Amino acid sequence: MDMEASGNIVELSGIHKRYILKHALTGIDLEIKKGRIVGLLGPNGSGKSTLLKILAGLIHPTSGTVRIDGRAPDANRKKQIAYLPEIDHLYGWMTVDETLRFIAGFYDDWQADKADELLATMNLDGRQKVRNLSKGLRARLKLIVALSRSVPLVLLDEPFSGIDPSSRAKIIRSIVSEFRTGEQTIILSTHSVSESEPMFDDVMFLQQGSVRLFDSADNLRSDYGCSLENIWEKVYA
Ligand SMILES: Nc1ncnc2c1ncn2[C@@H]1O[C@H](COP(=O)(O)OP(=O)(O)OP(=O)(O)O)[C@@H](O)[C@H]1O
Repeated sequence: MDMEASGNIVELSGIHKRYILKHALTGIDLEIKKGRIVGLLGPNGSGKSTLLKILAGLIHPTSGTVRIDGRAPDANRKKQIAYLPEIDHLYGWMTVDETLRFIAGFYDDWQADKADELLATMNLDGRQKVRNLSKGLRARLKLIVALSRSVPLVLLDEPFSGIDPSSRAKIIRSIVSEFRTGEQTIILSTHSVSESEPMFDDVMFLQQGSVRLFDSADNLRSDYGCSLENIWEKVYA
C-alpha cells in the first residue's frame, strides 16, 4: 500500500526485538496516522523505550520491517525525527542558551522562535548552567530541544518524568494547543496517564512486548465506559 496516500507516518510489520536475555518486543504490527498525538502506555519493562528507539533508528529490530512516512529507514531518517531519550543527554557545563544554540547548529529544521516561546512557557532561565538545573527543569529543557524542530515525527520517551504535576498540566496544554492541528505526529511514552489523557488522540497499551490495545482514545473510552486511567487498571489488573 502507498502509505503517503494512506496518511500513515509509521508502519511496523512483525517487529521483534531480542536482547541477549530478553525478548523485548514479540511481534508488533502497527500503523500510526499522520497528525496524531499517540500515547504509548505500559508497565515497566513492557517495551516502550525499545519501540521508540527502533522508530528513532537507534537500535535495529531483530526481525520485521519499519517504514517511516512511506519509506524504509535511510540516512535521512534523522532529518524526519526528533527524539527525546529517557536518559539525560545534555552537557552540564553549558548554559541553557548555549545548549539550544549548540543543538540548533545540528539541524536545518530548528525553529529558534519556537525555542524562545517554549523557554518562556517552561519558565527556564537561559543563563543557568545545565548542571545546576533540577531534574524537572532539565526535563523541560529536553522537551524544548525535541519540540523546537520542524519534523514530521516527534518521539518522546517519558518526557514528563520529574516535572511537578501543575507544571506538567501546563506543558501538556501548551503541547496540545500548538500541535493538534499540525501535520506533525507525536508519539510519547508516559506513566502519567491521567494528566496526559487530554492530549492523546490515539493510545497504545503495551504488555510484555506486544500491543494489547490500540485505538483512538475516544473509542477506547466509549468501549470501556471509563477513562484511560481506569482502562489501564483493567488491562493490567
Ligand atoms: N540494552 C538492553 N539489553 C538487555 N535487555 C534490555 C535492554 N534494554 C531493555 N531491555 C529489556 O527489555 C525489556 C523492555 O525494556 P524497555 O526499556 O523497552 O521497557 P519500558 O516499557 O520502556 O520500561 P520502563 O517503563 O521501565 O521505562 C525489559 O525487560 C528490559 O529489561
